[in-house]
Amino acid sequence: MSVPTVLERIIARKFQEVAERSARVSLGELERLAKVADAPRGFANALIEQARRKQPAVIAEIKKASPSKGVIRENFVPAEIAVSYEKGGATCLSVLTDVDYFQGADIYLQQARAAVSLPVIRKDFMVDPYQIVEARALGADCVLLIVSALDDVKMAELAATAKDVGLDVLVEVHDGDELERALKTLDTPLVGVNNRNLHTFEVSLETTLDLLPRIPRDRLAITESGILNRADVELMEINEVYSFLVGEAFMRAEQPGLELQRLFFPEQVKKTVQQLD
Ligand SMILES: O=P(O)(O)OC[C@@H](O)[C@@H](O)c1c[nH]c2ccccc12
Repeated sequence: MSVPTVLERIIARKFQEVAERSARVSLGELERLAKVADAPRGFANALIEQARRKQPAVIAEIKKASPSKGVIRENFVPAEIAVSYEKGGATCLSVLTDVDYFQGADIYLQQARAAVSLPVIRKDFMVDPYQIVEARALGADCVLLIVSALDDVKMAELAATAKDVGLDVLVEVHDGDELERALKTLDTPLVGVNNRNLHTFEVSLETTLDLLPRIPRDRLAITESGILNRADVELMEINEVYSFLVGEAFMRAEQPGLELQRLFFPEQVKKTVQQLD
């Protein structure tokens, strides 16, 4: 047996977490809560509309720490970060809810979403329909399905549950085989290409550029991870990628929303500064 990767350890822990949580709150109770939760805000539509106008459609991530980087941001107030992102021009938010590896929390999602009017994705490792219903009960508008952590049957089952409770799905791939599986198994328009390999943590923007020709035009390609500066954004835009999922670059800035504006809407930063003169 080889040494388990971080992704494998996270997934093993998720199965335990589902067992613990479902002993405390039954699936039936969660289904009741999901029905009375605030209506979904249209995560997929917001991104598609923005990208159709060839404007950057940015999913701005709220993430305190990660297994590859440790603590990324000390001053961590999710509601404040969410407001900053909304002012900076984010289209959607992503909130990490994984506790053990990302120092996230369910309540961070609720606090962030309550502070703004943007749609929010629950960023976590989904292995069981319980977590999908839980996401909607928390108020999430979308869930992430990571192909490298799921077989096709499980992937289809989780997507069907998402549809039942009114959640959009962002499917995440990292190579050609995963892309092929995602396209044949799911009909979601949102296809994320993670530039970070979740087994080795290696990051390369070439991952997106390599897979791009194989993503059909009726799906929205979203480049995820490792977008750090203007050159990275321009490289994607030249290749007609207008949708982005960005965390670390914003989280390391004192004002995350201002950094979003600097990276994606530099013209507007100049205007704001001129107005202050
Ligand atoms: O902080 P970055 O490099 O901008 O990356 C954001 C996001 O893509 C990354 O957090 C992520 C992508 N897929 C994931 C799956 C699980 C946890 C985290 C992720």
